[in-house]
Amino acid sequence: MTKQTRFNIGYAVAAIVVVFLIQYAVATANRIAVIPYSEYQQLLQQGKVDSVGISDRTLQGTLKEPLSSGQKRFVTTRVDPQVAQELEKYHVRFTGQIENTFFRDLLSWTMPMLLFFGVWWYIGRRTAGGGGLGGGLMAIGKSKAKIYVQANTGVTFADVAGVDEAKDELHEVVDFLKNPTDYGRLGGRMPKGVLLVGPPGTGKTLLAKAVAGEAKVPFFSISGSEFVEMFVGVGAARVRDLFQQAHQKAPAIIFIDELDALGRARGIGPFAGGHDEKEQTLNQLLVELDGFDSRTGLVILAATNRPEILDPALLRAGRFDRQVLVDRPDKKGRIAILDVHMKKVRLAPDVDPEAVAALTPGFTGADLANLVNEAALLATRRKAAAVSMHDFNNAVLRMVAGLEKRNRLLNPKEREIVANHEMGHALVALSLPGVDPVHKVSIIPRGVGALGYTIQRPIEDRFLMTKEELENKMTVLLGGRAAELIVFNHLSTGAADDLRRVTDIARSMVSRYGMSEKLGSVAYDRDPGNFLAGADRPYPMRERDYADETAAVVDHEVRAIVDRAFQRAQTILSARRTILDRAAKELLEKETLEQSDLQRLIREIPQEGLRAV
Ligand SMILES: Nc1ncnc2c1ncn2[C@@H]1O[C@H](COP(=O)(O)OP(=O)(O)OP(=O)(O)O)[C@@H](O)[C@H]1O
Ligand SMILES: [Zn+2]
Repeated sequence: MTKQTRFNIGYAVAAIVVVFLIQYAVATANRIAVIPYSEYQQLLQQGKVDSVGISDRTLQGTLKEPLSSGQKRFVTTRVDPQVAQELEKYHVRFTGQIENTFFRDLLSWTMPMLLFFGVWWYIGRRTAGGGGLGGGLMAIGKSKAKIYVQANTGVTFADVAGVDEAKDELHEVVDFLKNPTDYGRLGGRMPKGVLLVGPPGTGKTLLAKAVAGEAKVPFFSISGSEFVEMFVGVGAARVRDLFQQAHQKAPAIIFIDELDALGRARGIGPFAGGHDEKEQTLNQLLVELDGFDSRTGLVILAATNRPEILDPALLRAGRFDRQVLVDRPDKKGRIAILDVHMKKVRLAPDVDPEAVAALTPGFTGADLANLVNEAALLATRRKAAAVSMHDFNNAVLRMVAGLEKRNRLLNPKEREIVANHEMGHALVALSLPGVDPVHKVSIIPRGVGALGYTIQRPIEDRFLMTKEELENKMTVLLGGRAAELIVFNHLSTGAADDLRRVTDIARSMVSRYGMSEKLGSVAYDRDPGNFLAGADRPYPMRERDYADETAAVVDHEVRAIVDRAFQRAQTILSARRTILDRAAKELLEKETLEQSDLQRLIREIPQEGLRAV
């Protein structure tokens, strides 16, 4: 049985004892002698008993003369069921008596009820924490147990480090919450829903709390997985409840963690039975999102690490239409995060945050917080006065094994390849006219599968692209692979996605845009598609309606276009080999390079025979 029921039985026993003691006290006060049955029998045999009242469990009577203790009345426990016959035998007058069974009746009624509620409460409490299956047992309708409210989170932006871009974007939300009624006056668009996107442990929850802490508003939080209920309608009720509670405390922040658990695109997922419930919950969330006036000062923050599976309805204007990227920190970011957490432990003078950051590429904020903890534990174990660099080194060794298993860390050789690959993209982009400028290069893994990334920001919206621009785009995409080939003289699997995109563009050029001389201005692929967007998308699977010989020529032309672009990328990179090496080294060191870093690198090194391109 559960601890809770044992508890209740304990209470019941105590209650019975108390009732008995009260009866005893009352009896004494009334000058009734409480005597053992044997003594009663003796008195009976001696003929001293005058009259007796019989009830289920006791015999109460009067004596012909007082006991030595002075009482004339007595009570004893009824032991013998044949009392009456016995009484008759000794010629004692007797009557049946209605015992006052009030306490006993009360107990016999309340005990099972107490037990029942005890067990119910206990189960309810246990499942409330675990979510999932039985979570709604107690929570049907009202769900206060599951909504966590903090009047003041006590977290500020100073506690969140290494995510400066995200902080900048959230400053606006803080400003808004500080003065919601005035905010819209000057035409500022009021934030309503903000989606924090990033891998686990990068500080999304912490950021949300910091927004609440900075604005000094209450923080309501709930996890998407907790909405998923067994009973239809419970999740929806919970959403309604959450918004209702938050409204009463507005301005306030509602934080929904794991939004993907709830907001998964409808019609996906193996549990067909759960659809109704999930859909209802999601619909309710959409209703609530649309239904409030942002002037009240309610802001919904949500976190997810899989934005791509979210129901598009959630991302529409007026809902979660702002996305804030919370990425894994680069080296500079890690130093800042380590500074935050190292403040909490006593450090030996030899500890250098920069050296620790250099040892921990790929670590998230949560990993780094763990690392500081682990190092402190190691120091405690060796009874040291302070945490030293030695402890940090050991802690890194312990953690890296675990993290590598989770497939998130690259080994040094892989990092070098990724650094050269990404610099290859960036450098080709910097060298070609009319290509979108490079905004940022990074070797921090992002999303699923990407080991590094190069971000190009278009200067203007484009609706048309020329043949030359498409060729340049392909050349940039092949720059990664070309760099790998030039620097390491081997190929790796890291370029698979680049190759797919290049092939798509080349195939579209040949079969849709009529850009191949051999095949002329014929649209072999008659799917009109979406003109430019299609260039980046997987080639649509459709039936071919031209001759086999034509198909062979198409394939041949595609191949020729890709080869030419690859050749070009190689030429550019070979010509700028010195910059490539220098930049890759710097990227490896800093993990991210901004536009300004890249421009400096290019300026520092004289243009080597660029005319060749
Ligand atoms: N950028 C950061 N600066 C300082 N500490 C951080 C940072 N990121 C994470 N941490 C530490 O890691 C802990 C866990 O982070 P948090 O729960 O906010 O991550 P999360 O992104 O919400 O992860 P999940 O998606 O798994 O919920 C924080 O309480 C904090 O101690
Ligand atoms: Zn690439």
